[in-house]
Amino acid sequence: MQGGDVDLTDPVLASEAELAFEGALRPKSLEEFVGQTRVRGQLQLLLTAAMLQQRTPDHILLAGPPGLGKTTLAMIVAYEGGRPLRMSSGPAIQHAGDLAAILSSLVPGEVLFIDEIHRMARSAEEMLYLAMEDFRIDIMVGKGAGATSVPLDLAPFTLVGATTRAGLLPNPLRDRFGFTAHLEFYDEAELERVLERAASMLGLDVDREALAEIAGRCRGTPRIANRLLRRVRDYALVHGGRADLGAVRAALELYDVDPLGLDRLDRAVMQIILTRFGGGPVGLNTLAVSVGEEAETIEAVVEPFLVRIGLITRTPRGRVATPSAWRHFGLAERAPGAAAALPIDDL
Ligand SMILES: Nc1ncnc2c1ncn2[C@@H]1O[C@H](COP(=O)(O)OP(=O)(O)OP(=O)(O)O)[C@@H](O)[C@H]1O
Repeated sequence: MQGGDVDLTDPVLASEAELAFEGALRPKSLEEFVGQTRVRGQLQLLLTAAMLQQRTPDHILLAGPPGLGKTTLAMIVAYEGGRPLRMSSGPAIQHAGDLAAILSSLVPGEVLFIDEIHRMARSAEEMLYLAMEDFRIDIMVGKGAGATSVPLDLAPFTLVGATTRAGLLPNPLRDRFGFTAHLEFYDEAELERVLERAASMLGLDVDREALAEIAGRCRGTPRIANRLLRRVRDYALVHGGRADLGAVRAALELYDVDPLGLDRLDRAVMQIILTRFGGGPVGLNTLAVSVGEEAETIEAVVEPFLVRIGLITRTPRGRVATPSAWRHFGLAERAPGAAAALPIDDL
């Protein structure tokens, strides 16, 4: 890849500097939060109703691909209600005791954000059921025959869970959220507004066509839009020019961002489907093994975007490339049935 190993379109990976930059650009209120109109309206209602009734808002589950604003919305839930916020993540909660320590130290009305909640330990998940429903947990004291369970009352809190894989959450956990928001990829007009806001916060003078070009090449994802904007700013700075369309095109070419904004993994998946499997169908596990990635990443990060931009479709027999995919990669489409008969190992 050109531009070293930097993959600007990877919606998950972020360096320390990028995390700090993201933090600075995060909208602090629902009003500042661009797009996701439906979810914003639903959240606004839920928060206002809770405020009028002077109670903690219901638990909220935010589902969707990385970089679409789940962490930002969790912070907004806390800011809008003037509530303290505690942040944790599924992988950090590997024992029920980890969760008990967090829950027992929450102050009344606190918002507890658990990112990647689908990766929490099963024993902790079970503790969470009771905590969410009754603001209570049972703590086991002692071992063996003498073990007893001691109930512990918790301060009322609002859990905000985020997941890229809502389908992996057990039903009893999913059912305990009062509201589930499914975040969608952003359209280009919304991304232009995200970029406009970021450019003005950075004090950067960018042409409208330049913003439109970035908006069309950022995988429908605000995190990537802001990251590309930063590289364009660098390009303009180093070359002593304006952040115009020319600078955007040159910077994105340097960092190997293609006209659709596909990243390294998107392209690897497409190449496998098109060239090794003659356009598909290809099962999920075969794809994952072929590109050396976890099936979960392919399903939660890569596939939703490729489906959304019409490069693949999901069929009962596996993933199939569309005519646009053949065109985008400059390949001649194979006639139906021309592909070798391939084992469909999974779907
Ligand atoms: N609707 C939005 N309006 C403006 N900026 C946004 C919006 N959504 C996200 N962003 C920007 O994108 C960055 C990434 O958002 P955020 O961290 O909330 O995504 P996420 O869905 O939590 O990602 P992950 O699943 O990887 O944790 C934020 O720093 C923020 O600046």
